[in-house]
Amino acid sequence: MIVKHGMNYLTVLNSARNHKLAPPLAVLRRQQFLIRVLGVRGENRMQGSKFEADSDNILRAITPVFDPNRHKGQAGKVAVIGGCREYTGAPYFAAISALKIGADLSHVFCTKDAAPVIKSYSPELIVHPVLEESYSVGDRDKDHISRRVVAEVDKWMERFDCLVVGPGLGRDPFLLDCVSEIIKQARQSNVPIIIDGDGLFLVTNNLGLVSGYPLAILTPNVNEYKRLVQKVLNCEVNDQDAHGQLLSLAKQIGGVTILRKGKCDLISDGEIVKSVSNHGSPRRCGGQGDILSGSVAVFLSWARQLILADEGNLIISPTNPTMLGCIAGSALLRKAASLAFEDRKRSTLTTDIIECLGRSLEDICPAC
Ligand SMILES: NC(=O)C1=CN([C@@H]2O[C@H](COP(=O)(O)OP(=O)(O)OC[C@H]3O[C@@H](n4cnc5c(N)ncnc54)[C@H](O)[C@@H]3O)[C@@H](O)[C@H]2O)[C@@H](O)CC1
Ligand SMILES: Nc1ncnc2c1ncn2[C@@H]1O[C@H](COP(=O)(O)OP(=O)(O)OP(=O)(O)O)[C@@H](O)[C@H]1O
Ligand SMILES: [Mg+2]
Repeated sequence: MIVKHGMNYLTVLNSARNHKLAPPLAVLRRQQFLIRVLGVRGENRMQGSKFEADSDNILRAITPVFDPNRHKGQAGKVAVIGGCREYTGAPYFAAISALKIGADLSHVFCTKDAAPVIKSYSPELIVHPVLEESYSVGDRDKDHISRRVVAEVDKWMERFDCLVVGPGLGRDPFLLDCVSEIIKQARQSNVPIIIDGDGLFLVTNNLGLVSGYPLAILTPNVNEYKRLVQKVLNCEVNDQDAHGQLLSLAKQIGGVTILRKGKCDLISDGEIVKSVSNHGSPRRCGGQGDILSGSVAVFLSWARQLILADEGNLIISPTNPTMLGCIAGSALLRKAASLAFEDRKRSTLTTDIIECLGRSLEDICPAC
């Protein structure tokens, strides 16, 4: 059987069924591949829909132009809270992505074990070995160590344009208690917070940490979204009404912004829903969500700066900086993943995608 471009899923299937002679294994596998490809293309209805965000124009509008009068720090200072014994890659991916996109300074607050490892990946990152896990803290010391950890992060807090909480954080109960206090301090200082990875595990079990904070963004993957829906809406994920369910979830958590990651990224602040479905990569290697959280941090900072400076004269839509940050971060990550895949195919890794971030932004929004 010859599969021609334009044949739909059913035609291909029926034609395969009607074939009298069993095709050899290689032909079968090729047919299955084409069915999958045609199927995916057919399903990609979101692109071009009224929900699709105008991501290229948003990227152009919020990315700052270079200005010789600007000083270090004005293009963004972000901090990642994450990195423990198990995970050192995730906080590195988030923090380095922020720099590669154009932030001036990127900090990582992690455990003592993770710090030398993260530092050795890159001299560009400012790494603070301040977090503690239960195994290194005696019961009697917990109170004062917790106060010390929170104070160490808090003394930097005012300097940050955005915090990313959770990539590679782990689930140690003592460490998560300290991070809860850090989230409360960030809220008091009005610092935007992106909650990802194990930060979502923490927040899903303590919704009060983010509830009602409009500068909070949650970036759940498929598992994290399922747990959030079960906890908040007390039901299962409903893909028939994905937009409606996301909208109610964001509304129910008091107007936080949620970026639901998947084949197409869906974003809602409880008022509107937008989708980003530009072509990404079929590779699902770990770490792409970490790039996303670091990217969203930078674009959110830029959008917020622009909105504060423009005093409401912004002509892009939506106008909520958290929505703009999510749309820009998602569109850029997907474009970078697509470029990396063109080049590396099956061997595409997260580090390859990070290397494509700069080129992807340059294609849409040239530096000069
Ligand atoms: N190179 C790295 O260092 C990477 C680290 N990552 C980090 O890995 C951590 C986990 O992220 P995933 O995306 O894998 O998270 P998921 O929640 O998607 O899955 C984690 C695993 O934990 C299991 N799990 C689910 N609920 C659980 C619960 N209540 N208690 C214990 N285990 C549970 C799941 O079955 C799954 O096997 C995050 O901190 C994330 O940032 C990832 O970002 C991938 C890359
Ligand atoms: N099926 C898919 N097709 C295309 N892109 C996808 C698909 N699933 C996820 N993505 C993209 O990959 C990005 C990361 O999503 P993913 O679900 O892998 O996050 P994650 O599990 O948190 O990643 P990490 O391994 O970093 O923790 C999302 O922004 C999304 O655009
Ligand atoms: Mg993740």
